[in-house]
Amino acid sequence: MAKKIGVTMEVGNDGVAVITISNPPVNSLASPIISGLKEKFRDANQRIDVKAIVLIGNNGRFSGGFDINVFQQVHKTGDLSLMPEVSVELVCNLMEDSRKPLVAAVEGLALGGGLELAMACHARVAAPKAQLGLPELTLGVIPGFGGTQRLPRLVGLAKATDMILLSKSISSEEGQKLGLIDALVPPGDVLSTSRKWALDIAEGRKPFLRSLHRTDKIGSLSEARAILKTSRQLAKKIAPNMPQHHACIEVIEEGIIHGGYSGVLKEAEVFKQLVLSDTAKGLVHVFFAQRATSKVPNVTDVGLKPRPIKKVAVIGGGLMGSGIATALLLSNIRVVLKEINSEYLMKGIKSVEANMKGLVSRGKLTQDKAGKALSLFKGVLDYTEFKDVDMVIEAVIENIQLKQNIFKEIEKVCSPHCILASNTSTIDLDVIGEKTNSKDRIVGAHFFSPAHLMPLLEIVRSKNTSAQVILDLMAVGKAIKKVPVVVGNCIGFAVNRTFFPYSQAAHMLANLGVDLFRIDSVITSFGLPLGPFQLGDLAGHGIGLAVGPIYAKVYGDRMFRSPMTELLLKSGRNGKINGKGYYIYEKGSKPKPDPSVLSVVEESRKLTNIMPGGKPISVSDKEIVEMILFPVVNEACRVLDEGVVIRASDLDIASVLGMSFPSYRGGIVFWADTVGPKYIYERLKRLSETYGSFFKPSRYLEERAMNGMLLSESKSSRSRL
Ligand SMILES: CCCCC[C@H](O)CC(=O)SCCNC(=O)CCNC(=O)[C@H](O)C(C)(C)COP(=O)(O)OP(=O)(O)OC[C@H]1O[C@@H](n2cnc3c(N)ncnc32)[C@H](O)[C@@H]1OP(=O)(O)O
Repeated sequence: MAKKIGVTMEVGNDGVAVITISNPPVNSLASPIISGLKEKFRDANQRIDVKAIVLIGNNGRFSGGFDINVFQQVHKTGDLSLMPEVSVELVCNLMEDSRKPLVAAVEGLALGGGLELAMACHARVAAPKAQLGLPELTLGVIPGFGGTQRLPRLVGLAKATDMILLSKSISSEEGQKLGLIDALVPPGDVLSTSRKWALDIAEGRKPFLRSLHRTDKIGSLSEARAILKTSRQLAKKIAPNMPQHHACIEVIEEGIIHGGYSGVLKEAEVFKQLVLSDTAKGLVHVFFAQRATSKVPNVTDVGLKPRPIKKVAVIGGGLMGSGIATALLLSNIRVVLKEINSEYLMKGIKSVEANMKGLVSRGKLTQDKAGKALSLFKGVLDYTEFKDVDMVIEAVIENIQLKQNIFKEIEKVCSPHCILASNTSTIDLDVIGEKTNSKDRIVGAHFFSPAHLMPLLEIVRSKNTSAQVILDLMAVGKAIKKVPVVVGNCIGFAVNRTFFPYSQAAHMLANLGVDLFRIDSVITSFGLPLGPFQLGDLAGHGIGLAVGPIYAKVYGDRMFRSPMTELLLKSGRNGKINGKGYYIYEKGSKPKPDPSVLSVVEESRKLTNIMPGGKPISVSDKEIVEMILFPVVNEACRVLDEGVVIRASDLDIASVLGMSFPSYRGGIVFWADTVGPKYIYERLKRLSETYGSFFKPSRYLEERAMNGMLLSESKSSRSRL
């Protein structure tokens, strides 16, 4: 059925014109909506039977803001004229400066341009729990319908900068306390109260307030300057590589110094510059890429419905198992945690409790909710409780035989509808399920550590996994607030496989004589939160050593074998776990580079003996980035070539959410396309001539470079999905 898009106006006998935005599902402000709003406001302002106006969104949602698809069109074409003129013509002239009072009836959500329209009204009436915010900075732009000027005038400068810079939304309850919302009423009363409020303003019983003209919440110039100074420091800390935060503060400041209208004009000018920035292109891509992950051909489009998952058994109470259990409990799913003995079980239970405590102490969870979640939790030592679970998630160590035995056992004790999932990060699912007759319900549920905090859930589908099982796990993933990305079965799956060259390349560079702390610093300046050596320390070097041979078996032709990890472990350094790796870890202080690790590095260099002429190579920071990340792009190309992901953008999301690849660079494939496949191919070819097959360009990259195609262009040769 075609969606009904448009703006309607109905004038009641009371003389109130109700203007309704309809653009399902979130009433985004697409071009026909903007022109419809202009037309209806013009009409309402001219009609003599209209005394006052109410603006409302259809279907219980005010508006999710300006249509983000338009930004994508602008990015594709570079044509700024695709963006309509709104901030002065509609928002100031037709709405705020209208002689007829205008009330926003806010239900569900008012975000971005949606909240900006509401703030241009002369009062706001809201239903409880409506979501209010200006999240534009997450898209690489700033609010563009006057939000940078009106929010500070309604809630005060400190709160407004906090909300805008951190893209933090608030509830209508908080909005009422702050003065953003004038009345909070039950959902059924929002429209009637708004009508009455509008008439009260028209008839002088309530004040006729124009947000942009207000100054009562701004404070003195020196107070404002002090707040903006703090905001600049915050921006430097949270967004060192992005332009929109600092630009936004400049725009706010313009309005403080020269008045709101001047701020509105500057906002429009800066908006146009930012919308074409690489940051906006990357972030808008990530927005749509994330939503695309929920569309899985032959799974989400074949009329299946997810089955309810109420009780889950987790096998293994280590770091991963306890994190997974925590994530499930937090979403009110009953969890049975199974361990092999009471000592391990107690450890697992304590880890779950500690996870909850950590969330409470950081203010992310109330004590009450933590208690409720823990009441759904039970530790067990046998399979008795497994008979009525809807899903099992195995999270034991990466040992093929152990996993095979577990799956053989759970197949017997669980009901036939029960989903049998493994949290393996490397092992082939077909091998895990080899000894069972339940291959259609075996699936990978690969969480990232810490599982209760990291947002990605990699759902691994073998050639036998049923569509229903995939759909069920996707629904569980969403219920526990993860972003599920469905991928095909191979060693390392999509994320770990794509990123296995990340630490290998770093090891090669270090063995070629480049300072490892410099490598970490260059990579963090590029935007990853941890450099490869910091990441190794965090994961623990024992893991690297354990999974190395599994990767070597299948990807051995393109591996760099460095003795450094083994030497590191021999010298008693297992990373953060034991307080010592490349860095020193002391409670309460930031990790410090450990100069004494350099003797280990020297020993490794002697053994590999790859420094040309025995001398360290000289490389620029740009070359470091290329030598570390181009091999990652190269492996991403193989992942795309083999159809391990449904679409290139899935790998972008997986890299952003699983590896914290900077979202403002759009994810690994998007970034590579920005750099250019031909350039990457040529650089890798040159590097492989000098340093060997580790850098050898893949067939996919070569083809794309030769044919002038982007890596993300869909023309996958094979598919595992
Ligand atoms: C001259 C131009 C100036 C513009 C100035 C203005 O200040 C700029 C803006 O307003 S930018 C937009 C600001 N708004 C946002 O950033 C909100 C983005 N959306 C969300 O956060 C969420 O989608 C949500 C909270 C509104 C709803 O979340 P929910 O989980 O319920 O649903 P989904 O996220 O899956 O979204 C459902 C579908 O709706 C599409 N969508 C959502 N918001 C927009 C939007 N603003 N524009 C276009 N499309 C939007 C989303 O893509 C989903 O589409 P599918 O096709 O995947 O179903």
